[in-house]
Amino acid sequence: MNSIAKEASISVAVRIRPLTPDESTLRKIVDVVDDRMLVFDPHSSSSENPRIGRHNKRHKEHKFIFDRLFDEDSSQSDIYENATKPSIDAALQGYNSTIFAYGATGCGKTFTISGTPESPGIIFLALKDIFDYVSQNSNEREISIQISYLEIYNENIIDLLNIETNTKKLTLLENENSEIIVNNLSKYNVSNVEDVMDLIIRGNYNRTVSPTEANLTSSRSHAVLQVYISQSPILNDVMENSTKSVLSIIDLAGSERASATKNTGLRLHEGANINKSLLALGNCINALCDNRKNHHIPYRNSKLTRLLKFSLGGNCKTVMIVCISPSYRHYDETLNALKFANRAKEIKTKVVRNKTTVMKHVGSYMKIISDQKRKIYELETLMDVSVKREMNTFNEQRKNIYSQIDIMIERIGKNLNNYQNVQSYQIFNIAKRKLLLVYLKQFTDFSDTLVELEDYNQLSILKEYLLKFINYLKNSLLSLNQNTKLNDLLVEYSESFHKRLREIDGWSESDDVLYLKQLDLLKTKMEFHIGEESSILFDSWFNDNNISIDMGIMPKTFAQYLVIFSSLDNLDTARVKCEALINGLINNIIQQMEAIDLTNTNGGNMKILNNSKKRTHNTKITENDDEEQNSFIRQGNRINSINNKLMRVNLESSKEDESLSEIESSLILDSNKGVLTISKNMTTNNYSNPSLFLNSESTPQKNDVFNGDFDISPNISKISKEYPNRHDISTIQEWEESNSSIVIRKDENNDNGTTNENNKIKNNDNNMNWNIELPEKMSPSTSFSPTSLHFRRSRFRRLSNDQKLTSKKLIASPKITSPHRLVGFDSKSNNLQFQDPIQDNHNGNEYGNADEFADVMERDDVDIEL
Ligand SMILES: Nc1ncnc2c1ncn2[C@@H]1O[C@H](COP(=O)(O)OP(=O)(O)OP(=O)(O)O)[C@@H](O)[C@H]1O
Repeated sequence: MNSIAKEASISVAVRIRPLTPDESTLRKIVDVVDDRMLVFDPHSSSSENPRIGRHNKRHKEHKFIFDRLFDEDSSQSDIYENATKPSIDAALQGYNSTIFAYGATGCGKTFTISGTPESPGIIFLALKDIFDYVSQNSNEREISIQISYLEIYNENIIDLLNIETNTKKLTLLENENSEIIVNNLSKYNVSNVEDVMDLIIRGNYNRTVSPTEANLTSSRSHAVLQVYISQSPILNDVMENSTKSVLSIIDLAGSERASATKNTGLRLHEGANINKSLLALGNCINALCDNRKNHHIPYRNSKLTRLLKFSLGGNCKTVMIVCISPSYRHYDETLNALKFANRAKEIKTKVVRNKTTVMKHVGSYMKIISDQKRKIYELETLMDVSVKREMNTFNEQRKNIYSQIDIMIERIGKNLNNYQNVQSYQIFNIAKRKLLLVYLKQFTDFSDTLVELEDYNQLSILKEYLLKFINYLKNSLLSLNQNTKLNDLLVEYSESFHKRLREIDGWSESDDVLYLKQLDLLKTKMEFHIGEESSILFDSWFNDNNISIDMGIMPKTFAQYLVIFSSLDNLDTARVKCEALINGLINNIIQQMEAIDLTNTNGGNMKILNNSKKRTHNTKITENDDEEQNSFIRQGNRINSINNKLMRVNLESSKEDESLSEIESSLILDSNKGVLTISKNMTTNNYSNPSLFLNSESTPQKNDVFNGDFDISPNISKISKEYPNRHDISTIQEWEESNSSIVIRKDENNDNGTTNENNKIKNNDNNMNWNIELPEKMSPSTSFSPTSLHFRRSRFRRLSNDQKLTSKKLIASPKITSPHRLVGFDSKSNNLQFQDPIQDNHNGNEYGNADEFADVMERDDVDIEL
């Protein structure tokens, strides 16, 4: 024990309670001079308050000076703050402290110590401060607060918090640390004022209280509340002292004489015992005031003095609050109490802070170490938990990021797959490019062969014609510029998804890298797919007998025939034959390319199917064999019919797979009035007659304005069932436009080979045409979707104003499998013409000849993108 003892005095405060109503007529016997001095029975008071009754004694003025004096108007907090607070602070600093209230019955001891719910006393106010201190210091110190509550009644100790405990077991002991211990007394851990007050109420309920004449709820016992405060530093500074202290708050029983309370029997016995312990208290105080050394202090004369041994004469800061009544009725008790208090002032105590140092208490040191270890373990566990939590969060974040990247990449892939036509376009372009190169090579070689035949003047026109065609092939090649649309789409999607990904919690720069790598992978996969598909497509074309074998063989045989023809006597005949041969050949190529452009199947499976019987090529050349010559001409015609066969096959395949007919095409027309003509074959049995439908909630009427979708369907009943809002408009004679709508007219003027009344459509045999006419003042946002069996979700859009007003732009998807293929563009009527190629009756006549076709193809205003 580190004992730096300080000498201190018992602090004595006197509190005067207010007069009670029944005392109002009695003389006041105390006069408060200031906050320390009191005059008992002052002379001046005798005239104002005449003596009455038997208390007619001659008064004598006494002056007392105390550490603090509180008059009738003093509040509970005045007492607490000024008389007792220093003792509480001392207890929190490790000093034992005792506060006790002394005084005659009914003078305010219980009021001062316990108070009332409205006006709580020292116990409540002290404990509140203690717990405030605990919460303010809990980071640095481990502070535990326990309480016990006992009473000494008739020299017996009663555990007020455990009334069952046999009083005989509650014995007083003094331990080696000079502390008074009550054996078997229950102690309760408390963590807030409410806990304490609950226990106090419980204890007070058990208190021995009986009415006396002086006080209806007179306390017949001494009540002792003890607060055990132990504190140790939390932090590793083990050299810092731990402290233990006890704060005792004692409500003594009334100090009146036994006679004053008119008690008899039990009450008298109580009074005797009360007075015995109070007498003993007085004797102890007297002895303590005696300056003689080593004289005996009779603590052992009563339980109360034994309990208060160190509060009075030892290691304790002690405050005595003497409660007095100002009324003449308590003349003697008040005088005695004041004299008692005055003596107590003289008592000197030796106050020692109860600190425990490491050096002296190795056991405590070990405890500190184990406490610290426990704390470290707890902290480590806590850290572990938080690190684990962090790790989990991190892992979750990573998992989320990776899966989000995967999802986004997959979505980009899916989105790009939605642009089948763009992909197909690229696939198709590459294959077509290769094919064109092959043709070019073939024809250039062939043209070179002709050089050898230069002597034959009559062939010069043909050669010129051939060169013109080679030129056409070259131009076609040039127009097949690299398509970057897929790449543009990829960039567009990847940027917008990247932006979204960056908003994910935990996204870092390394994730950017990962994402971009994944994108590269996706791009490579796509490029590989496109390359592979275009190779397959090219192979299918190249290996197709109808195309490549003929193309590969023709130039050679053709040259040989030219030689034969040129050697004929009749040059005119030779020229006609040569012309027919070349014409047939070029027409074939053009038509094949046309067929490729408009009839390849969807996506990566773009194979030109051929159901035609395998043809055998007759390459045997016999001079003057008309049959042979005719066979070449027939061969030309036969090749002409390839398209039709291809078309038929495609039609069949589209019937097998409904999705094949779900194709997209976009028709973009400028604001100039134009007509889209969709030809309808009335004769073929391969599919039902297409009909025109409107998508409209209400049935369209004549002169209705329509801005919505419309379809041309092969199967009315099926479509009607599936799409109840589609209306067959074929019965509507004329569906007039307003300025901002579309005019759809049923063309009934179906005479073969004639034009309709608007001169806009060139009709063919067996065809019935629908005109879809754009109004003059179509707004830029006006759009509608004509859909045929094979052209679904087509769109008309107006071009921007700076584009040629007379131009029309057709963008057809390479996925088109329609037998309705673009067959021409009528520049006079501004018509785009679609024709069913199943009919064999046009044989390319739509174009007239390659020149005308080339003319059409090379027009700026007809742009066919495939
Ligand atoms: N300062 C005060 N202000 C107002 N009322 C008071 C004051 N002091 C005491 N009283 C009232 O006087 C009455 C008696 O007080 P209290 O019970 O505290 O006396 P006591 O000294 O504890 O008596 P006992 O020794 O018999 O227990 C109570 O009704 C109490 O409310």
